Amino acid sequence: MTAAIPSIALVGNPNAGKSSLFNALTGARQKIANYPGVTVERKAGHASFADGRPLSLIDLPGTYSLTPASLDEAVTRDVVLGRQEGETRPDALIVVLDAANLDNHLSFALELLALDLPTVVALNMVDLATRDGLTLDAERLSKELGVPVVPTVAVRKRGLTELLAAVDSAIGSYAASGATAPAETNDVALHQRARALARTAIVSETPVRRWTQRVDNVVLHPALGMIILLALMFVMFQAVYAWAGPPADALEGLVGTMQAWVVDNIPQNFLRDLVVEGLLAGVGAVVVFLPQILILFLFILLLEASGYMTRAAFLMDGLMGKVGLSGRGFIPLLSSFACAVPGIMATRAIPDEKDRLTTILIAPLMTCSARLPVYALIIAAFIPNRGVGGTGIGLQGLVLFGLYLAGIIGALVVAYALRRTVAKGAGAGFMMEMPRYQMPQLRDILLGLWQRAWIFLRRAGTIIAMTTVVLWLLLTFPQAPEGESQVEYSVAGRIASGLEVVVAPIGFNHDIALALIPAMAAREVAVSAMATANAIDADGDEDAMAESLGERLQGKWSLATALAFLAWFVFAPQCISTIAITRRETNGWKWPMFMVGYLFLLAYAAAGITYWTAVAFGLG
Ligand SMILES: Nc1nc2c(ncn2[C@@H]2O[C@H](COP(=O)(O)OP(=O)(O)OP(=O)(O)O)[C@@H](O)[C@H]2O)c(=O)[nH]1
Ligand SMILES: [Mg+2]
Repeated sequence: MTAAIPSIALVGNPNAGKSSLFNALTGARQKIANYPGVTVERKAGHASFADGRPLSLIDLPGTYSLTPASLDEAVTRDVVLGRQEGETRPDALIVVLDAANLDNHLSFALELLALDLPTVVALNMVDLATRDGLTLDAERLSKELGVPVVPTVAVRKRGLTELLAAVDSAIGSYAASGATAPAETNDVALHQRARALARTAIVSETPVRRWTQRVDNVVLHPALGMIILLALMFVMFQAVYAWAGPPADALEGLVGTMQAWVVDNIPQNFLRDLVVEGLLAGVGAVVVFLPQILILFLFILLLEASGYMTRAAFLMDGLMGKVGLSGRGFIPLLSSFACAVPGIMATRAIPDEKDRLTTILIAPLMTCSARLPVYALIIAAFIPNRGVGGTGIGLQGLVLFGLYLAGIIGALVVAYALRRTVAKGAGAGFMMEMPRYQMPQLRDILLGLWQRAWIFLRRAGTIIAMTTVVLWLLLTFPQAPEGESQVEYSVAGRIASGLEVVVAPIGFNHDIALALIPAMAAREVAVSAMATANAIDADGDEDAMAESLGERLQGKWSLATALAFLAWFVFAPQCISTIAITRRETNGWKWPMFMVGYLFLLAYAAAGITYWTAVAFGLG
């Protein structure tokens, strides 16, 4: 068989650098086709030994073991065993290992070595290992494995000549032992051997790397890592409630003092009402949520700066792949927790069009920080501030966590549906380089918090204030005759009464109907709108003025209505900026309209189901 051109297969774990080696060795001399009957790509190419004799190379898909869990893996196994239709068994294997990830990659290498084919190990990515403070002894590893081990840096074409020379001599000196099938292997034993081997191969390792590796083993574990991620999110939402109390009360007090000062010092006129009922009541009701927003971002900034966020992305990659999204969507979706607008802009990093479209369409389901004031208001008013079953876990934080989670789960379900219908296509994984763990710098965190605070306050001072003023005007005119409710009699009130007919079936009242349309300008406006309407309602009534917005809503709404309103806002049709950016990024009105439509239907259904269920449980 060696009379013909020897055929050599590149095998190894995903992301070991097989394709990079393949490209470096073959250059442009490659041919891409499919394996017969399956959609798995077959990449083959030509290269030559130092003396000019040709060889043919096959680049196989990344695999964790010879026990196939996917089509890719089945093809890899069949090729190396010589069972793949239309493919002769390779004359030799190049097993590609990521030097920085030896214990994981050696397990598969051990399985491949049991195959009894001439084999050479490419110890790839030694540059990254060196950077991370890891020194390896290729000689010692070679002795332990019984095959040549050649250090390589595929992307810099380093070690290629040595690799081919080793392959050449491995084929030449090879004497078959007669074994044809892989030795029966026990997973645990295999992994233990791989770890022992990795330890022998490591000459020195900086303590930082050893420590990082240990933390990563836990944090990136598919089950344990997911539990840690959920636990961190959980603690974050608990903190939003546990810590925000005093500063939020102080802000609320400040707004109240300002209102009282204006009322006491300026005679009643149109402008004074505008300031007290519109600006101070409306915008003030939103500004009091600043502490909660800052606590949320404090966590996000800490997780980012410490190097954890990339790990979270890595963990989510698998889950996202299952619903047909690529891991590249993680960062855009994560930024959508701040605001969907930058999130949607960040989707430009996703190369596949359909994949990108899906990510854009689900970005509004990530709970943006503008929704936090709405959630926080309703939760504070309707969810009792107590622990759950004596565990010390706050019920309010738990509900907030649940709302964020509902958005995420909704997004995954919608993505799954879209990828099978209007945005058909397969998911693709991606490679991430893990940053080092770091102690977050106080300065960076403070700067980040300051930026978030500034963005929030600027919104409050511009779009939220403007919308609130317009709404105040629409709520003030025409003047209601004595004995009639000003809010209901006004222009805005009449529009709300019309809308109420549509939303009454899902438990929404006049307050909510009034808030829904202006909230399209910015979601926080739902809060300022209700605050303004209540301030106008309370006009002159000292007791009513003294009550907080939450207390007023408590007296007027049923729990079922409050819950339905929360459910609505998980899916709520987006703000105008989101629609505009979607139009720009998708070049037309088709997708933004689709997005508004599907989110509206989801929100309506979610609110309705929540309401009817709550009523059935006697909470109406
Ligand atoms: N620094 C460094 N990066 C490398 C090296 N080899 C590969 N890479 C990078 O590692 C990533 C994965 O390389 P690929 O060649 O696609 O890995 P693969 O083994 O073909 O991966 P799958 O086909 O998914 O199994 C790419 O981003 C490469 O640029 C190396 O020696 N050094
Ligand atoms: Mg590849």
